[in-house]
Amino acid sequence: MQGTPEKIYAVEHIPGKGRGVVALTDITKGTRVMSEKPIITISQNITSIQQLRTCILDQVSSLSKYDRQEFFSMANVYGGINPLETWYGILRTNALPMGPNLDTGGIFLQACRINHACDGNAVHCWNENLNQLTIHAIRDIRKGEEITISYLATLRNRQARQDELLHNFGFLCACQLCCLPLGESKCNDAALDRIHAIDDIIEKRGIKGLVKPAQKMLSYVDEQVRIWKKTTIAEGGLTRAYPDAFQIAVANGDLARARVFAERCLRLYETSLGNDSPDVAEYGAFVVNPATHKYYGMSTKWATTVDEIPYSLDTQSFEDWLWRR
Ligand SMILES: C[S@@+](CC[C@H](N)C(=O)[O-])C[C@H]1O[C@@H](n2cnc3c(N)ncnc32)[C@H](O)[C@@H]1O
Repeated sequence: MQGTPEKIYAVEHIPGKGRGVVALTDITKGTRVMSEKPIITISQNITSIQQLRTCILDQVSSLSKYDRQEFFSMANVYGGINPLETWYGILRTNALPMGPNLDTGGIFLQACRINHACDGNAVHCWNENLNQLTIHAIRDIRKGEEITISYLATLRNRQARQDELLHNFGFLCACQLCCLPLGESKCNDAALDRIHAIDDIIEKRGIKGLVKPAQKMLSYVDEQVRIWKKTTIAEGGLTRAYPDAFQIAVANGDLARARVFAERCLRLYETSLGNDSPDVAEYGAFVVNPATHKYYGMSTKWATTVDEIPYSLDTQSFEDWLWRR
C-alpha cells in the first residue's frame, strides 16, 4: 500500500504579503509542487453583467462551508460595496489562467495563495490532460524558502512590471529582480527591452516571416537566447524562443535542426509542465518526426534529414551549426 505523499509546502503568513506558500522540504527543480482543481471558474466570454452575476452567485453559493471561508479570506485589491462586487474583486485578484488564451480563470485554494516574484522559482500551467492547474519548481528551492510564481504574462522592464503589478494586484514588487542595484537593474532592463523588441518583430512578420527572411529570423531568436542565458532569470524566455526556432527550422525543411530545437523544448516542458502535459506529448512527437508539424513543407530552402545532426562537433561548433552562424 502506498503511504500518504509527504507534504512539501505549507500556506503561512508572510510579512508584508498576507499569506503565502513556503517549502517544507528542499524541492528540486522539475518537482511538481501542487496539482489542483478549481473551486470556481470564470470565463471572459461572459457578455452581460447579468450573466456574470449569475455565474458568480451560483458558484459561490454551492461552495462547501470550508471552501467558502477560504474564498472569502482571499486577497481583494478591488474592494466592493456589496457581496457580489466583493466576490468579483476576489476573483480578479486571485484567478489563475486555465489555458493559454487567458480567457478562462479559476480560483484554486492552494495555488492562489502563491505570491508573486518577477523571477519566480515556480511556474503555473493549466494541464488539459489532468484538468488541473499544476505548479512546478523551475529552480531548486530550499526548505523554508517562499515558493513564488510570476503573475505577469511577459517579463518587461522594471518600471513596466512595477506599474502592472501595482495596477492589477495593488502591491509594489520588492523581489530580487526589482531590487537589483541601479546599474545592474538598467542592464537587465536593456536586455529585456531588446528581447521584447525582437518579439514584436517576430510577431509582426507572422507565419510568412518563418521562411522570409528565415536566416534573419533565426538570428533574432539566437540573439534572444544568448541574452536570456546571460541573465540570472530561471529558464528566461527559452520556453518561447526554442519553439520559435523549431518553427523556423521546420518551415524551411531543416529537419536536423528542427529535431534539436524540439528536444530542447521537450526538456524545458518536462521540467516546467510535467511528463503528463499535452505540450510534452506534442514535442515528444516532433522529436521523433519533426516533419509532422503543420509548417513542414512551407519551404525546402534548408532541407536536411534528421540523420544530419552533427553530434560529433564540440559544444561551440554545435551551437554555431545549430543557429547557422
Ligand atoms: C493571488 S494573491 C496571493 C496570496 C495572498 N498573499 C493571500 O494572502 O491570499 C495576490 C495578492 O497577494 C499579495 N502579493 C502577492 N505577491 C506579493 C508580493 N510579491 N509582495 C507583496 N504582496 C504580494 C498582493 O496583495 C496581491 O494582490
